[in-house]
Amino acid sequence: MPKIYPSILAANFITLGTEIDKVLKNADGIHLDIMDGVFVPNISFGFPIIESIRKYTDAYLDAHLMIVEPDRYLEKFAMYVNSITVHYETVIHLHRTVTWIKKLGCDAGVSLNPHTPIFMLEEILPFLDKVLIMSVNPGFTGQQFIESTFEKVKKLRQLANKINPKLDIMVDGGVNKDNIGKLALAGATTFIIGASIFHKEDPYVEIKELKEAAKSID
Ligand SMILES: O=C(CO)[C@H](O)[C@H](O)COP(=O)(O)O
Repeated sequence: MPKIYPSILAANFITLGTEIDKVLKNADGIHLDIMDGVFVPNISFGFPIIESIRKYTDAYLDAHLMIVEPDRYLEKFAMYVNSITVHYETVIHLHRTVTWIKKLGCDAGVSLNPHTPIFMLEEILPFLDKVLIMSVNPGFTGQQFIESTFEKVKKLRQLANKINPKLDIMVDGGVNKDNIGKLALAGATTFIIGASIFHKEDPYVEIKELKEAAKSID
């Protein structure tokens, strides 16, 4: 069953509670894009918003840290979220970081920028709950999906089948009804979607249709 985590980066922050209500009827969790203006050329939001969301809902909160030195903030994130994903490109001692995230009681993920090859994950893969494949250069909502992602997801699924078959393969950036089926067929299991949910008239219906599209290519 494909999972969808709407990315609130594309939501209206003035009415964030209502936006979350609209998507949670059909979504499997909420994706939080944390950007520091250093690792990515954009700044998003931080702990005051995350804490408010945690108080508002007990939904699965999936944090994607697009920040340098993520280790400095792991304990604080773990107070509010269910899952922490760090970028491969930002962490020197990845095994230590991943082990720490698990010890803090969260699911642990690693994200790859579009230019980072799958084989870099070979040694860390058995320790991960999820891998987040960026299908755009991280930093902004509403960008064009990078087509080579299909092949990358396939490669990861082949590797995961051998060493971590339960791995959740997530794809993030430019995912829509035209590409979600092919991504699912390639082996993706969770889809992070911002613009194609929050920029539409009825996010509830959109998620339902996206899930149907993900299941339509078998
Ligand atoms: O990580 C992200 C950006 O770095 C966002 O989750 C992503 O951009 C959402 O993409 P879209 O709005 O195109 O669905």
